Amino acid sequence: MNPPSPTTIDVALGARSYPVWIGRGLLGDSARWRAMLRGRHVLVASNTTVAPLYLERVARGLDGLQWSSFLLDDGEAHKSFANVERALAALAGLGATRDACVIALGGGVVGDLAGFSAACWMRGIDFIQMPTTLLAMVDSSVGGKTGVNLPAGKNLVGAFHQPRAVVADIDTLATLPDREYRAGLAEVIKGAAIGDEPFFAWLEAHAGALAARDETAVVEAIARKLRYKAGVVARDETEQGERALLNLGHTFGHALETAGRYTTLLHGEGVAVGMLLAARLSERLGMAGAADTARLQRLLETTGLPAAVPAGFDPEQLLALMRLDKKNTAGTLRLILWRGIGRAEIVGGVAGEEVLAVLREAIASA
Ligand SMILES: NC(=O)c1ccc[n+]([C@@H]2O[C@H](COP(=O)([O-])OP(=O)(O)OC[C@H]3O[C@@H](n4cnc5c(N)ncnc54)[C@H](O)[C@@H]3O)[C@@H](O)[C@H]2O)c1
Ligand SMILES: O=C(O)C(=O)C[C@@H](O)[C@H](O)[C@H](O)COP(=O)(O)O
Ligand SMILES: [Zn+2]
Repeated sequence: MNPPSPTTIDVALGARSYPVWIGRGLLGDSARWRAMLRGRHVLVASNTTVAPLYLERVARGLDGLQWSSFLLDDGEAHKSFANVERALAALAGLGATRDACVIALGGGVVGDLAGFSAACWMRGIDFIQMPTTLLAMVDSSVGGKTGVNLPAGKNLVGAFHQPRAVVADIDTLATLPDREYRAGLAEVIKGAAIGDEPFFAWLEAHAGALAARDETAVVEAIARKLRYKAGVVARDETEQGERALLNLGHTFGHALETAGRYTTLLHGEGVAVGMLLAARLSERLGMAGAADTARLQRLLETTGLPAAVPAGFDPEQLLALMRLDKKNTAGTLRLILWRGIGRAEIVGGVAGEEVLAVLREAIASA
């Protein structure tokens, strides 16, 4: 029997356009994704948690090819330069030629590192994203931002390198822990908060169904978020303008992740708290009203996401980390703020004192 047709979204980038397939049984539907392979060499990058669960399903589709696997230890701390070098050594060990393909099977950590390794090997080979977390399905697998962290900060090294296809098999979500699932919802809420108020209202109405992982609601949430993101990426692939909006909550969030040494907050949790801090800063600067902040806070809390800065953070250290964010220009802070739900804006020249005031208030009430 043929597997059911997946929901398909196209990322329109001319000759580099690619499909995102969302549905059940897609890892096993190798006829679909194998058509994307150009050569005979495949490196499947994954991690020590995901590989025992799902590598076999992918491996069945690689019959007759020369392939090997490369496994990261689990966790954000392993999204490192040292591991890119190990991935490149694995490609060398495979004898990978320019028509080789890297398959990223896992969450955003695997996807970002595997994509960056593909961008580096022989100055760029194909890669296919097979996201297995909700966060990777709704965000990191699409758009071509690849890279790794440095001790100095998140994602400071990387490349824009688009995948050939994205295979989002929602069956894999069955084993995803609840905390990770909720972290993925933060990036869904982010998309709505930036530029789609009707979607935000839909999320408010379907928060219960999403918490219960109702399949119809989950697929609709993934597809709506991705249609929005794919549109932004198609208009501004390399973040010369509009794409920076997708960073709502990230200047604060990345600083919180880094300061917490990647053990306090998951990426999606940092984004949740960061969006709320951005909303409060918007209020402080007279851009938005308190009612929108309250609505965002309610949705985050209903979804089970953190809406407060955990204890123990230092505002000055967070501001110092925020000063190394890639959106900044010539010594000035550039943040994504909003005028209300669905109306995010890029704001340059934000005074450090204003940011500190918001951070101090949030940390004092922690
Ligand atoms: N490139 C982008 O545009 C982009 C966008 C958003 C986030 N990111 C990056 O993505 C990363 C976060 O991604 P993430 O939230 O997927 O984290 P992750 O990759 O660390 O995965 C989360 C956890 O879930 C486990 N896991 C993955 N799939 C599973 C499954 N099906 N069943 C059971 N366990 C599973 C992983 O082993 C890990 O422990 C961050 O590094 C962030 O910076 C990148
Ligand atoms: O796709 C984008 O553009 C994003 O900003 C998506 C973010 O959710 C994601 O976390 C991304 O990795 C952040 O990138 P960075 O440019 O802030 O490093
Ligand atoms: Zn993000």
